[in-house]
Amino acid sequence: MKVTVVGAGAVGASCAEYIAIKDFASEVVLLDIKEGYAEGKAMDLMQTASLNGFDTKITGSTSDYSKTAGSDIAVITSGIPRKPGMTREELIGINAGIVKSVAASLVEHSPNVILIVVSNPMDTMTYLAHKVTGLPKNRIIGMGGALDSARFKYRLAEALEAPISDVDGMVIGGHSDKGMVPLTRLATRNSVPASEFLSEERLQQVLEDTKVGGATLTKLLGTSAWYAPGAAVSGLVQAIACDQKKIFPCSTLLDGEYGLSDLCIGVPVVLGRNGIEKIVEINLSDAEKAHLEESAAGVKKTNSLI
Ligand SMILES: NC(=O)C1=CN([C@@H]2O[C@H](COP(=O)(O)OP(=O)(O)OC[C@H]3O[C@@H](n4cnc5c(N)ncnc54)[C@H](O)[C@@H]3O)[C@@H](O)[C@H]2O)C=CC1
Ligand SMILES: O=C([O-])CC(=O)C(=O)O
Repeated sequence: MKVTVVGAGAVGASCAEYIAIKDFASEVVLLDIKEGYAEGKAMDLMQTASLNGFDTKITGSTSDYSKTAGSDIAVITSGIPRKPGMTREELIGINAGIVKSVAASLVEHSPNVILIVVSNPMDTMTYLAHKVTGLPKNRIIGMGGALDSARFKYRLAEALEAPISDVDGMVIGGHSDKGMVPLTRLATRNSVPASEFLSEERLQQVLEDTKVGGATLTKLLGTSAWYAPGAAVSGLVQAIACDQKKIFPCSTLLDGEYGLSDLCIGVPVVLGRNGIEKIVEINLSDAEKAHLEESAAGVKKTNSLI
């Protein structure tokens, strides 16, 4: 299993590290445009192999896509991150050009690749990857919902004063401060609805904190987060590589599902060796449907800028 990660910055390196630590891929190629940067990150990570006990071979490349040839999965993290006070959508001007050229180069060297798009604004970049590559829809996956759901579980555990392993929850919709739709109605603590333990007001606070999860970290760090984003990507890569058939909310091209079409937005999907093997349509309440539709309108507005 060969995995390429484009962008050896904060998220790309974190993602490569988690993939290696989980030890399911034979090879990870890191690629960046900054001279020597990916090679340096790869060497540093390889020097953790004996310490962390993995055999995955990590190599680096400065803009040489021939090194990525034959990749089964490629992750696109290249592009600029936001600074405090910015929205993800404001990154489109620079990141659209980067994602366009990177996606084309990846597919040129690995025609059978499954792409995972991370660069922001992620839903629009995922849509752009479709426009540029024309790959079948099961082979282009946007990562946002897996991260947002992890943050939702973190906030739920905090509110419930419960261990995180005891809570479950999912966030669908666009990966944006306003567009996320945390499904509080379906959140549980060990199969018991979270609403049995928390007031409507407290659940609403969990929802609001989840939606601004990325912005909160950006304010604290001066740039956006990387540990949880890297871990979330590695979870998707592992589900595909190991044919796990796990459900994650991912940004995918919709064609009538949830009453939406011609956009990529986060909905639950089954991930396996063929990428997105199924889009899972769950019954949403009227309020959840309205939030998803509002979120889709926001994503479409951003899509109109590419
Ligand atoms: N979808 C999600 O859930 C998340 C998305 N992000 C997004 O991921 C992106 C990367 O974030 P960070 O890693 O923190 O940024 P970073 O600045 O640390 O790393 C980005 C890397 O991309 C490289 N790069 C730029 N243009 C390139 C090109 N044409 N080819 C190859 N490499 C190129 C840069 O040299 C840099 O090393 C940002 O757009 C950020 O908003 C970040 C976290 C979560
Ligand atoms: O907040 C950002 O800009 C980066 C990101 O998408 C996240 O961490 O959720």
